[in-house]
Amino acid sequence: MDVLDELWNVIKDRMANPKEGSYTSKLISKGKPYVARKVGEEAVEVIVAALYEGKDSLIYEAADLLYHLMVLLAVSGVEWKEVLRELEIRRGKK
Ligand SMILES: N=c1c2ncn([C@@H]3O[C@H](COP(=O)(O)OP(=O)(O)OP(=O)(O)O)[C@@H](O)[C@H]3O)c2ncn1[C@@H]1O[C@H](COP(=O)(O)O)[C@@H](O)[C@H]1O
Repeated sequence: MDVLDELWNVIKDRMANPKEGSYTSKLISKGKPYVARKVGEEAVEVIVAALYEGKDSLIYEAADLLYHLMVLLAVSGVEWKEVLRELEIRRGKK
């Protein structure tokens, strides 16, 4: 299992079993609009890092964006494997 699959499982577990002190549980409890806004903020931070900061900053911000995007997918009822399937379909088109 790769790190994204493991992260997905943790996010789904935090949804099913909210945990005290968990950032993911706190994020989920704030609702989809809040999570969506966080994705937007993290995307902007990725853009700023790519254009004005170094590679290390871009890696850090990209990880933040991926994490928040996965939480948004989870609270929207989308399964990670459905996103992977869409990518597989696109690969098959080329
Ligand atoms: N990958 C992540 C991850 N990436 C980023 N973050 C958190 O995302 C937040 C982003 O920082 P910001 O400054 O934007 O947000 P903030 O000011 O802390 O919080 P807000 O009030 O703005 O929401 C930080 O608090 C990070 O700790 C993450 N928190 C958790 N994970 C993964 O989720 C797992 C479970 O974590 P918990 O849910 O905390 O147990 C961890 O083991 C990690 O694998």
